[in-house]
Amino acid sequence: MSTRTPLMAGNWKMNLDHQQAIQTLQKLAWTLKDAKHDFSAVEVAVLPPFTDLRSVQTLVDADKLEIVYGAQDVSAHSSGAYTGEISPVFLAKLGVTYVAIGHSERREHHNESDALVNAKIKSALGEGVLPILCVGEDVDTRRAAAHVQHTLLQLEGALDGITAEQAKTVVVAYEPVWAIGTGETATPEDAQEMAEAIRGRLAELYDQATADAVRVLYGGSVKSSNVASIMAKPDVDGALVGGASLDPEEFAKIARYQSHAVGL
Ligand SMILES: O=C(CO)COP(=O)(O)O
Repeated sequence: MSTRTPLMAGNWKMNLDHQQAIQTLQKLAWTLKDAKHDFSAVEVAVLPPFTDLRSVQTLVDADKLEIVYGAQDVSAHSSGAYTGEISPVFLAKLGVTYVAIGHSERREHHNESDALVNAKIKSALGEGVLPILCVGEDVDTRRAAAHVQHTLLQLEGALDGITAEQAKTVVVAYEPVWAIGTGETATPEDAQEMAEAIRGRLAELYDQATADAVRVLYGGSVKSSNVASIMAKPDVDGALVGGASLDPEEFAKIARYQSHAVGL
């Protein structure tokens, strides 16, 4: 039995302004409270846009919510002449727990390299913000059956120079690009194949204890109707949810996958 606490993280991407963020988060919190959600059994996080974070912090603090929150990106630098960038120091000050790093949309639209992803991971860890490292292949790589090799290379590049103690705190999210926002979900077997390969490579890079500690999430068209079968796989420890996390009732159902899996 795994001792890893499952994590359901909602990546809002560039959706919901700070007022909408408050409404969405309140509704999510009420829905989970009504369902008596046990946050120690399944951790729930939201990753809103930067401009929402202060409002989210205020609500979480005022209502003592157990939902945690994170950012969608971070600068590789901690201060200086980097117009438009956001320092990990600022995120830590806002009570941010997680930060997504190397999302495929940033790799694609902002040309983020494995070296930059690596620098951002170090930057976040330096301020105690936990990276959700995103890796995964595009459709051509999958068709060429090079998806495992490709994804493990991204993993190794991102973790270059990271110690075992640091690596234990990193969350890895496997998000095949062809399954993001397409409605096409990888099968539970696809998710397990990659999660197992990621854990295997972590054991080679570090040791088994480190590999056993790291949570590996699946992302790509996760919904309440498919989450339970993905979560049934032994190496999958949660989901990084895009579109479905914008609907608080649907996202609460995803976080509560254990109850609807047994028909409650
Ligand atoms: O990119 C994703 C989460 O980071 C997945 O997005 P969708 O759930 O909308 O496919």
